Amino acid sequence: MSKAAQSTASPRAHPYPTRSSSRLSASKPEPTAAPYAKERAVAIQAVIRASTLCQGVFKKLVSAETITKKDKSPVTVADFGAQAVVNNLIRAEFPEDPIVGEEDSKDLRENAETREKVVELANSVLDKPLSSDEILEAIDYGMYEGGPKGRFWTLDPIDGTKGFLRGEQFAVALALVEDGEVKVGVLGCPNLPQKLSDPEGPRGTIFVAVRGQGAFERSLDSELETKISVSPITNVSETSFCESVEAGHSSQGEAAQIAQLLGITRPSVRMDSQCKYGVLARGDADIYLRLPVSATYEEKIWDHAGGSIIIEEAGGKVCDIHGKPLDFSIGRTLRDNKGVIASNGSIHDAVMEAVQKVLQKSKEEKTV
Ligand SMILES: Nc1ncnc2c1ncn2[C@@H]1O[C@H](COP(=O)(O)OS(=O)(=O)O)[C@@H](OP(=O)(O)O)[C@H]1O
Ligand SMILES: [Mg+2]
Ligand SMILES: [Mg+2]
Ligand SMILES: [Mg+2]
Repeated sequence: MSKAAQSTASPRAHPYPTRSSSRLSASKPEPTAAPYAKERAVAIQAVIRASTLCQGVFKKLVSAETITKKDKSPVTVADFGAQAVVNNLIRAEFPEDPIVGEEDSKDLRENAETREKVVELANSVLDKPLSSDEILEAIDYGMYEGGPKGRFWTLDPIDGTKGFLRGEQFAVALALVEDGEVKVGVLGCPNLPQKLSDPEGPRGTIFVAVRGQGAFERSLDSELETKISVSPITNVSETSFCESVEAGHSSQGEAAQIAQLLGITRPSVRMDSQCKYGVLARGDADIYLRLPVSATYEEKIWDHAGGSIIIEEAGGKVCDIHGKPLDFSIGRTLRDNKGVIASNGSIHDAVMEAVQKVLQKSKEEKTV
């Protein structure tokens, strides 16, 4: 962890009017409110509700409450419940906005026991209880296809489900995309230590950013926000990586070669989910590499929308392995991008140069 980086986050009250209740009461923004003030406030409250649901389930899941999806990845009652809750709250406040959500209700419709558990969980954090059919419908409200025009939300109800199942890091990730550009991002990280240097200390944090308005961090139960910034490090050999836990999601061998080329000796911070973006945005690490493992995998927009705006608003840079900006305007996936490279910005060019060298070498070795 970069010590210099830790000192950059100075507690600062956020310029938005704050609300004393955790109830969703953001339908009337102040006349002088900043752009996207209502979206920001509603998104935070929706993420808090979903994070509360997840916290209640955390470490208590039994295998009957986990389903293996067609692509072999896991989904739990908490993923479904959190998607129902966020979709319901966003739709109530922004009825015109469609949602691109990770989950759908198909598996639940075939499994009454799991479905009823999801209904119970979702209703435990909603003010007005929903019927079983209404919960299924709320989940499927996330089936929008995305695209270049107008606005939509994108939701990963639990990003890092594998981390969630291990009792480690996961994030509730919500973002607003308008005309292809991410405008608002909120990451709820219920299990993330508020200080990475103090893993036994308080946990649970929310990262939030609005385009052009900076990035902030707050706890789940206090409205006090702290402005965050990426690390100020310019000497790349002093930096550290934040990496995926799952070897199948990013090439760890190539990441090690890039680290060597850059002279990096600090150990990587390994964690699941978009918490990695938050950790980078507050200066606890300096580089996030997501190097493609498979030639065919398309990254999903909900896996990166929230995290990427938080990095950019904290002063960092995000692009793919070819240096292209992430393109959120072409549907549910980032099919025109390959992998993701994020950094504190000042070392971005050096990182990209090393990435190109290592990936080129790998390509040559594969063709021999
Ligand atoms: N092959 C492959 N390559 C890249 N990414 C993939 C792949 N398979 C799955 N996924 C997506 O990875 C999401 C979790 O990413 P993480 O950064 O948390 O990965 S890791 O768990 O830390 O290894 C995970 O998000 P969730 O399903 O929300 O957990 C998936 O969308
Ligand atoms: Mg998943
Ligand atoms: Mg995900
Ligand atoms: Mg998910």
